[in-house]
Amino acid sequence: MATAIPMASQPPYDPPTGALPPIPTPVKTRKSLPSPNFSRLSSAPTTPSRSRLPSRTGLPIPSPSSLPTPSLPSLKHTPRTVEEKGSKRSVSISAFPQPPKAGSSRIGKLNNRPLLSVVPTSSTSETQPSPKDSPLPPTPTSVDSIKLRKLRKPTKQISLNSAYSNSPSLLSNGGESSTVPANPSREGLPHINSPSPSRSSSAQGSYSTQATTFEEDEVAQSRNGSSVRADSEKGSSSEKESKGNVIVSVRVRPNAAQDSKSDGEWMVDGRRSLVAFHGKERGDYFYDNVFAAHDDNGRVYEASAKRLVRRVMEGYHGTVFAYGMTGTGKTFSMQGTTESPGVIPRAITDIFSFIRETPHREFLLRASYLEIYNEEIRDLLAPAAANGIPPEKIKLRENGKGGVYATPLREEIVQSPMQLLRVISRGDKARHTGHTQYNALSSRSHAIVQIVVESRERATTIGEKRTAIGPGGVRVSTLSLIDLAGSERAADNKERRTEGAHINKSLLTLGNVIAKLSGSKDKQGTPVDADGKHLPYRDSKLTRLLQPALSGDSLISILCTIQIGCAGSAASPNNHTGETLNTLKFAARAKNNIVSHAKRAEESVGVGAEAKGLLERYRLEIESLRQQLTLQTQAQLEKEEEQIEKQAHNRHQDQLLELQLARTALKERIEHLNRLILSSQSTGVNSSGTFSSLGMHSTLASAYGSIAGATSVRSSTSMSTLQRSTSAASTATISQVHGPVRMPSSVNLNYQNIPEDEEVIDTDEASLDAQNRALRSDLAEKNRYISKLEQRLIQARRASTSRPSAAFHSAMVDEKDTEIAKLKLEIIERNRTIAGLKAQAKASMEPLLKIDTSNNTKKHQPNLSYASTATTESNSFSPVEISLKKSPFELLAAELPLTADTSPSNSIGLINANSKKANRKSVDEMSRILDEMIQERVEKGELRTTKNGNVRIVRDHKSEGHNRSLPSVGVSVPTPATKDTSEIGLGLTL
Ligand SMILES: Nc1ncnc2c1ncn2[C@@H]1O[C@H](COP(=O)(O)OP(=O)(O)OP(=O)(O)O)[C@@H](O)[C@H]1O
Repeated sequence: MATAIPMASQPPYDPPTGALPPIPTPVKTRKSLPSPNFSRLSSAPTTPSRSRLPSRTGLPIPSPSSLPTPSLPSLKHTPRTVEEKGSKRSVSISAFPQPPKAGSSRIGKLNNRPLLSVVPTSSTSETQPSPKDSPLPPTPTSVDSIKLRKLRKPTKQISLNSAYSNSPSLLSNGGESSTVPANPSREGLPHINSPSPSRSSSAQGSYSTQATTFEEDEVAQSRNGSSVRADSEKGSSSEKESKGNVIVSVRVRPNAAQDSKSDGEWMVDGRRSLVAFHGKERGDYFYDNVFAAHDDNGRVYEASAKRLVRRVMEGYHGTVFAYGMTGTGKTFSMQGTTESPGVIPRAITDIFSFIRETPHREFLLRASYLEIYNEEIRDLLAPAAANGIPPEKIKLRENGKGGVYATPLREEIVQSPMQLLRVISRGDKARHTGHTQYNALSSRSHAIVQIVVESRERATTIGEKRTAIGPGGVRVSTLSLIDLAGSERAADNKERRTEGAHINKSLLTLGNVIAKLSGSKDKQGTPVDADGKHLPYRDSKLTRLLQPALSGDSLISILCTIQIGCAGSAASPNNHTGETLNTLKFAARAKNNIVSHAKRAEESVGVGAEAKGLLERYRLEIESLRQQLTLQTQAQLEKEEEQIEKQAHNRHQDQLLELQLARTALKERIEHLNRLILSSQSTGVNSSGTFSSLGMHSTLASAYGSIAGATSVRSSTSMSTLQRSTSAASTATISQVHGPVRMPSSVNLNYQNIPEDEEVIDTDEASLDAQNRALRSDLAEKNRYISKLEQRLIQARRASTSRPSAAFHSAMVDEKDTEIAKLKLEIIERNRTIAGLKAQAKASMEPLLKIDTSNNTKKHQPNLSYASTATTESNSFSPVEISLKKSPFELLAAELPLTADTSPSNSIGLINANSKKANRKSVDEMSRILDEMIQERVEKGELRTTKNGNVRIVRDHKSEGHNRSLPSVGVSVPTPATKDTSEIGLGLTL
């Protein structure tokens, strides 16, 4: 993503060949200073005499002979090794400073105090401690006093400062706060009329001064008096303001060693923001801020950059750059150290503090970091740069509005101070540095950190819903924090020489541009110099990038670093006084010439691709994503509803299926019952006199009834009727039978007493067999039906387990259970019936089987009482007691009291899985007992088996007469193979 840096187009770069820009010429003696005159003040630079101009390179590269000799006194402040310096440069994130608090800034450490005469920097209510608190001596030394006394003469200083005093500016309080009055009783300076604190700097704790010397202004006044006066007379508030928008500060690096001779030539007065040189080219230099050696980074930031950073957050463009000779502390001031963070980390802190303190706006920050190394732009955040891979070449392009931007340039969106510091720290590592004669870790490139601040009025929150768009548009401002490479002399090393040449050339161009700045513009609006010529912005990439700031679109703070009186350093006075003076002159030109008309950036409301800020584009993206989300949510809801409907449909289907099953089951039951009824109805006497189906209990009862001449039993038409009839047959009817029975001679019983509408019971010997068969068949059918029902029920339960039809399901289950219970009850009843019938059959057959022709029949007339095997085994029906109180024939005739006990315990509680088995077993048991009995009789010769399997009674001649009327009983014993088919043939023949 490219960062747009608005710049006006400029003519192509040409190496400067013409005359060097004018610089202020210090007046050698103060005696020549005219009396103060406000109207004659001028901010324009004076035309220097050529003899005083620096070399053509602007920042003079001295001849090798002027280079410091190897025998330079060793620094007390020993230059650090590369590693040491590296650690200095990397600002520890953990040591990141908290937002500066009011009054936190203090004058620097005592041990860093310069050894030359220094007047402590004047204090402000915020930053300057009271003399009492100050670690510095409140008064200058006697030497200082002497020197200062010399300076008291030119009261013009006040005039100069007054020219811009009280000028509202963006970097002052701009009328927002009251000016801090000069302290008239400042110690050590009783006779000096203190410069009025400029509004531009008063709030920052320093006295703003006109960045030129009195001498220069004298000359300027003499040269351009009318124009200066005009400005003053106009009282041009815009001019004053524009001046106030540019802050120029000078910072003096602490000395490594004292050089009394050279130190004596310099005087630094922080309170008056004055640097005075009393050497050959003597002059007094006033700036907005002068930081003495003891001023720490906190103080520097507070005074020179803090307000600008705040303005950037409010929507102004801002540029802070450090300029100075190599090794004088540019990087130290911009980056600082862990213990003393510089401008960049402090600005970052303030940026995020501002965001925190501005809840009504929302912000988006993006950062880029580039360097200009040997006139090539390198992206320090590009991954390739960090890996040592040659990065993609970055070019400067102009946008339609005269802006210039570097492309392609990586920008990173940052959300926290830590993140931003990490980004910058990453760029620092990729930056070109190198060991030079004067700096162990010298910056070999100009480094520009650019922080783009987008802000917009925060959307209001209505209830819980946040409106999508805030009332205003997006405001975009840029903060450029620039650490320039230091001007230096030609180095021994070729690489360093090349680098130095590029550095010097670009710095010269910068100086040229600043020197030529006139504030004038041609017809096209392009800035031109006083002669109407285009400014040489294109002569270097640095000036091109700085063009918007230098053209006045931006607030500017220039921090010029110098080192004076330090033996053994790059700024050793013997060798670098000229360099230091040049830096001071550069600073003075910058203050005088740069005109800033910085305005708060417009809030732009772009749409779509036209959206200016990333914030707006993000907002649009958020909008579109929100819409997508809404659509997706809707789609999801619809899908869920569909699924719910589908589930409901499925449930409905299942319920229908269950209902269908239930209906089927009910139908089957009805059919079954109908079948039973039909079976019962269809049961009748066949031509051979055998039963074909159910109803034997009733028929049997009828038969008994017929035999006994008692009431007959009406055939049942339903199961209940059947049951009732069974009961009647077993208890009432049969028990009412009295008297000996004369057995008919034929197979068929006597039907004469049976009413026409009643079934006729065939009492031949096959009747019991038929009844048994029919019952077993019926039982088997019923069991099948039950298992079928159970199976379906299980299936239905499984199918409906996952569906929320619990109520229906449980109702179904209950219904089914009730049905099963009913059926089982029926089975029980049926079993009882069977048992009763079997017992009856047994009882009726027993006398026949026990006929002892040789003995008295009384011998075989025990009271027979037994419980059905089935009863004991399955407990599914009651024991049936059969008492044989009379002879079998009599019993058969009617005297057999047959009772079928139906215990109430034989109810649902008796339902169990063994019922079917038990039923079958009981029949089998009965058959087995019968078989055994028959077999016993056969063995005894009392019975004989016929060819067709029937058993006949062997008539004994002795008892023939006695038992003449006894019928022969033929029992067809079921073979194992035919057992399951219930083919128990029971024939009774007389
Ligand atoms: N105000 C200061 N207080 C203490 N030490 C300082 C100060 N200014 C600079 N130094 C030290 O001086 C040395 C050189 O400083 P620095 O690297 O910042 O200079 P520079 O102007 O950036 O040089 P170059 O242009 O070569 O990069 C460093 O070791 C730094 O710690």
